[in-house]
Amino acid sequence: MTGTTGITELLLSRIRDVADYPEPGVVFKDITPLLADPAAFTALTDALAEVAEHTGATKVVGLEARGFILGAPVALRAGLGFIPVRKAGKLPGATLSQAYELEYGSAEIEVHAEDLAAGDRVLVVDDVLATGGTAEASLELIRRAGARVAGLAVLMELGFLGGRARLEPALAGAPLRALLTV
Ligand SMILES: O=P(O)(O)OC[C@H]1O[C@H](OP(=O)(O)OP(=O)(O)O)[C@H](O)[C@@H]1O
Ligand SMILES: Nc1ncnc2[nH]cnc12
Repeated sequence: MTGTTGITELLLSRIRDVADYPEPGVVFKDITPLLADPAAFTALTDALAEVAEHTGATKVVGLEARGFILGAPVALRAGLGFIPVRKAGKLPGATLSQAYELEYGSAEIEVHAEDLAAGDRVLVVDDVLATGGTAEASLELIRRAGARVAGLAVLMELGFLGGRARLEPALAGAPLRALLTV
């Protein structure tokens, strides 16, 4: 079994910094080495599934695209349904939409309105929390769908961008768990 220090070091060692991507001044946190290592990916999935269990979540929302890669196995491991929040124009049914800005641009995300309902407690899973724009938009979508936010769980928080403080009102007391903070 991997201890807390062990998993922190393992995960950190599998995330690659790419300078000036996708634009000058941004240090991109590339998780592809982590995904390619089954031991690290399993440890990450287990840790996030434990968060899902602690929050009492009934559903897991993953944020396109990297949040899908992490969120789907977490949902299965926790025995919960997985709900995709997609970039605009990709879901075929009736959707709720929310525009937002992130560290390097702006976008719009959507969820199928029928996928969330009153009584659902939703854990949002993503890889990186940067400015918090993406996560904030997803929390807004969950509330507009009538569901409750159980929490937000990310692999890595970029603390210097202030996402945690920005998300306080939207989280409304629900926990924000980051496995790593830089
Ligand atoms: O906290 P923020 O400033 O909003 O940034 C964080 C978001 O940015 C990245 O997604 P991106 O939109 O680049 O999409 P991708 O997963 O498809 O690469 C990342 O996966 C988070 O979802
Ligand atoms: N610096 C960063 N690295 C990876 N994903 C991000 N999403 C927003 N900022 C990011």
